[in-house]
Amino acid sequence: MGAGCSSGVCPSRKSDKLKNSKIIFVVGGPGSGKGTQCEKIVERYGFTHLSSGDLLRAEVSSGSERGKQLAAIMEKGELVPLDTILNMIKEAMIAKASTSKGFLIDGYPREVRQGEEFEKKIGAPCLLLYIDAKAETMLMRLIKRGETSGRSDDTAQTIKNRLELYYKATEPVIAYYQGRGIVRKINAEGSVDEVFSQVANAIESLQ
Ligand SMILES: Nc1ncnc2c1ncn2[C@@H]1O[C@H](COP(=O)(O)OP(=O)(O)OP(=O)(O)O)[C@@H](O)[C@H]1O
Ligand SMILES: Nc1nc2c(ncn2[C@@H]2O[C@H](COP(=O)(O)O)[C@@H](O)[C@H]2O)c(=O)[nH]1
Ligand SMILES: [Mg+2]
Repeated sequence: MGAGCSSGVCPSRKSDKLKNSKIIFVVGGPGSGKGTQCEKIVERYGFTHLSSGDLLRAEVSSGSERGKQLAAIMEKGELVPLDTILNMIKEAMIAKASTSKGFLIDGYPREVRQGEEFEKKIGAPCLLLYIDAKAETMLMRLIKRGETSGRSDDTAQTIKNRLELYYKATEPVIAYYQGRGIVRKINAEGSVDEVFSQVANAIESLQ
């Protein structure tokens, strides 16, 4: 175990446990349907679904001091510190590595440097599913979800902040990976099943 790796997960070094893992990034705006599609992918293909947002919400729910700091950032729709979310994802991947058929990384990266750091410390994705929906569709879906989700970021103002951040910071991620030819753009305007049919085609093109 290297210096400063008290938790057994060394943030700065690639883990041998992850070196052969199949990694799929699932990227799209807030409310585009990333989580919904990931659940259907898990059901059909058995991959391991890791949502960066869900990992962060679990930390918030734990009541930890770090969770309190994260909550303040998330309810404004801002991005949390890169190392925080990257280490959380890495730890979660290592914990599942021995039994996983592959990882769906849902909602990460949100900016190009996050992708670069992920590849330095974990590995490269083989596919990026770009879940593409119109802003008004995402807004409508999140307002509706907010009626029951209890999520502090499903409010009109925070949704607006998240959409602005998505177009500013996350859309460049798509262009970055398009250069590698691993992006499959999914039209997320239709029904859940219509969207999933495109997702399934993209995944089966890997096999
Ligand atoms: N194709 C679809 N048609 C209609 N509603 C959808 C569709 N996909 C997802 N939804 C609904 O839209 C809301 C947002 O979906 P989901 O939580 O999957 O989005 P997300 O991209 O993970 O959002 P976030 O980034 O905020 O976590 C949910 O209430 C979900 O039921
Ligand atoms: N800096 C980053 N912040 C992230 C990332 N993924 C999530 N978040 C924060 O959590 C909320 C909710 O995320 P969601 O995927 O459930 O919508 C988001 O608004 C950010 O505050 C990430 O990869 N990097
Ligand atoms: Mg989600």
